[in-house]
Order: sequence, then C-alpha cells, then structure tokens
Amino acid sequence: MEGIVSFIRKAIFIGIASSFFFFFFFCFAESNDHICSVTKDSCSLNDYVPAKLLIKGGIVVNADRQEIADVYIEDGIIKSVERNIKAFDEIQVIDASGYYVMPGGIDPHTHLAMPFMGQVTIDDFFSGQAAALAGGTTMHIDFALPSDGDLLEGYKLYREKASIACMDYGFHMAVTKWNDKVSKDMEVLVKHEGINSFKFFMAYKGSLMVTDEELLQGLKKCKKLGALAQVHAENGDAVAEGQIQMIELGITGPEGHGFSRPPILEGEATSRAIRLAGFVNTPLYVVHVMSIEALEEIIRARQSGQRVIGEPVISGLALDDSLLFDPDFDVAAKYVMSPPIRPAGHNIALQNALSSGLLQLVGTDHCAFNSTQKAAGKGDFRKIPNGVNGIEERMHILWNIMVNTGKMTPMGYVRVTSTACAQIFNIYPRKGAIIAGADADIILLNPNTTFTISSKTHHSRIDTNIYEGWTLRGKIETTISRGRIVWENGKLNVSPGSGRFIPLPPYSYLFNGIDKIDSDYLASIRASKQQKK
Ligand SMILES: NC(=O)NCCC(=O)O
Ligand SMILES: [Zn+2]
Repeated sequence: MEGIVSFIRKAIFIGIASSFFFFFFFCFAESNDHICSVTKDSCSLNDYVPAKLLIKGGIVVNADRQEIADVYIEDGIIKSVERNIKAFDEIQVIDASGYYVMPGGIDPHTHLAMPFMGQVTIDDFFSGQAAALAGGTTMHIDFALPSDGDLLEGYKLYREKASIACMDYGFHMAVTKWNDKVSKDMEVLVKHEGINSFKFFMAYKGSLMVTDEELLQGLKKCKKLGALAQVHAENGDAVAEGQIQMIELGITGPEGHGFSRPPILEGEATSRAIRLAGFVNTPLYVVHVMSIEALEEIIRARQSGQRVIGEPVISGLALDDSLLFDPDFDVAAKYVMSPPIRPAGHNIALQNALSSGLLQLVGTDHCAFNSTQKAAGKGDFRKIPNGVNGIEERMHILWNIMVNTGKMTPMGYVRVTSTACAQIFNIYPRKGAIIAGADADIILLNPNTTFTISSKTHHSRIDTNIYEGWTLRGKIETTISRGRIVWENGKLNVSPGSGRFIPLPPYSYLFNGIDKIDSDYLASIRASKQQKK
C-alpha cells in the first residue's frame, strides 16, 4: 500500500515539475523569438494571434503561374491555395473577385535611420515600414553601416534601431575599409547573424569608398563565405574631380550633381567591379543600375556566363533628370541621388531590360531626406544629402509603367518585385510566393482604382515626394503581413515591435557550380603547366 502511495506522490511531483518546465520553456522560447523587439506591451494582441483568413476568388499570381483560386491562411502561414475552399464560422473571409492577389513586395534596397552626409534619413524602421506596408511591400532588406569601420558594432546598432519594426526585414552589411577584424567580422555575421550580402561603395570618396585592393579582398572573402558581394558602382575619384570642375565653372545648383557624375563613370565602375568579380569567380550584385552604360556592362557579362545581378530602382525606371534642372532649389534637390537620375532614354532602356529579364529585380534605394535636410546643399550641390523616396511608391509606379503599358505581365511583375529578391537572398519560397507553407505576406490589387500621389497623404515622414501629383491606375487596397491585415480601407493597423528579423542564409543558388568552375579552371592551368614540361 505504502509503495502505491509513494508511487502516486512521485507521479504527482513529476507531473507538476514537468508542467513548470514546459511553462518556462515556452515563455523563454516566446521571448527569444522577439529578442530584438521592443517590449510586448507596445504590441497589440493581434501581433501574436493572427486571424484565420480566407481570400476568396481572386486572381492569384505567382512568378510562374496565374489562376483564379482561394487562399487559406492560419497562424500567419498559407495553408492552401485552391478553388472552392469552404469558409467556417470563425474564419474571416475577404472577397477578392476582380483583384490580383500577389506576394507582398520585397524591397532589396533601403536606408532607414541612416546617418549620411551629415544628416540622418527621416524614415526610421517604424515610419518607413508603415509606409512600405501602405504601398504593398511586406519585407525589405536594409543596409547596415559599420560604426567607425566596425562591422559588428554597426550591425548591433542597426538591430537596435529595428526594434520598432512593424514588418519583416533583413540586413545587408556595408564594408567601408579592409583589415583582419573586418574579415573576421564578416565571418561572424554570415555564420551567426543572418547576413548573406556585403556592399562595397566604389563612390563617396573620403567616407564610404573602398579602393580596388579593398574591393578585391572583400570579393574573395564573400566567395569564401557564400555571401553575395554588392557594389555601388561609380568611379569615386573621377566623381570628386567632376565636382571640382562644376564648382570651378560656377555650377553650384542641383544640376551640377548630374553633370559631375555622368553615366560613363557608372559604366566604368560597373565594368571594373564585374571584371574583378570575374577574376575571383564570385557572383556580383550591382545596386541601383541607373544608366545604359552600366546596363551594357551587365548584359555583356551575363552573356559571357558570369553571374551578375542588376538591380534598377524605381526612380531610375520611372523618371528622367528634367526636374533636376528646375529653377526652384527645393524642387530640384528632391531628385538628387547617386548615381544620378539620367536624361530621358536611360529609363526606357532600363524598363526594356527589366521586361526582357536582363535586369532581375527592382529596389527603391529609399533614402528619404526632407526639404530642410536637403537645404544643407543650397549654394553647393555637393552638400545636398543624396537620396530619394520610393518605399511606398515602388509597387504602384511599377504596375503603372510596366503592367498597365503592356511591357510586363502580372507574373513578371511578381518576379521583379518579390520572387527574384527572395531567391537571390535565399529565403524562397518562405517569401516571394503564394503557396502552401509560405509566410502569408499578400497584397490585393484592384486594377480599376485610380489615385493620386501626394506628400500630404503618403505615410512616409518625408515632407516631399518625387512622384507628387502622379495619378495612377491600380491600387493595393489590402496588405497582409504574416496573416495580419495591416492595410485596409486606406488605414494602417500596425504597431512598433511587431516586425520580425529574417535571417538570410548564405550560399544562394548563385553559388551553385562555382566550385566546379574553379576546379575546372585549376585543372586547365595544371594541364598547361605539364605541357610546358
Ligand atoms: N543612393 C543615394 O543617393 N543615397 C543612398 C546611399 C547609396 O545607396 O548610395
Ligand atoms: Zn548606393
């Protein structure tokens, strides 16, 4: 009898102890999941318990197919995509008939809360992301800058800045000098911190610019780590020379910005970076391709079999440089970015290259400075902080200039706004697709709604807009981020801290076969050495 009582006591004790264990285990796991978020108090319950959603009867578009289907979402994940899914009582149903139902946009190029040219970009990780969600972008990859050249310190700072995020995000890391510590930090970032790309600035002499020698070391290290090397391709030495020339000519206004860094300097740096990446045999990603000169280098390299990705940005695709010549400084300064927005013709060439697959994905380079910040360069264009808005406008403008004009199908649109980015940065198909198992990042676009862009109604903090007054057809009326409806009926429903950091794993598809090419090359060198003997 005593034995039975003692057995029951033990069983009760083990039961209670294990309940405590599991309680603490799950609490810890939950808090760990939000390790970089602000306190939970600032997040609404909605952030943790996404609703069950059924999107019914829309035109579901992926990069490879388009079909009328329903999309069922549970716990922030797409559970099924098929026709005639039954709606049960507790499921919220969205009628999507007549709407395009597409993966949320992924913006590969943003600069939120970035210190640059004596200013800090006006959109932080909350305001910039809220604007993005209102414009149909559900994830972005921002550029973390080193802190005084220190990569890990810089990265830590950016993770802290992003604690107020309200949508999913990842990071690229910039490399602005070269030494052993930089090399070791790159390794730590790739192996332990979810970084799989490093950006090298070939411009901004005296601040961010790297030398060819530094770039070469960086390319070698990227290859070793399976990380993608990215370049801002402009010849920084020549730009500095061009700027002096303009000042000597008495050209001090925003138009001097464009004249001082002509397309030939973008073409030269693009060619140089491509050739160095070819020498190392590592993939290369050219950010913000703005000119025919750079485009031609990318096409030539791709034709020769080199793995080069070209990213045009929405400003370069949609605009020409005419407003850079506006006599009103405040108007012209809005358009100052680097490489510069080019004369008419370059934008059309970039559009054509995008539609034919010669360029692969579209970014924004959202780097917003308001008019008081831009005013720092009155009387000297070299001091105008470089950067334009776009995180909120990219999806709509691209739909208008590419899909409404017949240059691109909705499937092509999905490819360049979302899928290609997810593939290049190795998070496909969790992102970039509407398929079972993917994150429920989805937009509903009404192709018949028109609206007009204005700084008075946009959601970014910037007080101007480079697309001011543009009337567009086709509106993203609903944005769903991980199963939560965050944008609907012209209203945002977001809270700081609800966004998630998405680690980006190394060795994307771009690295497949690189080792084979290397070993074949080494074998051919050895063979030629033996022949000589
Ligand atoms: N692009 C630009 O003008 N500003 C952001 C920094 C950069 O990407 O070059
Ligand atoms: Zn750049």
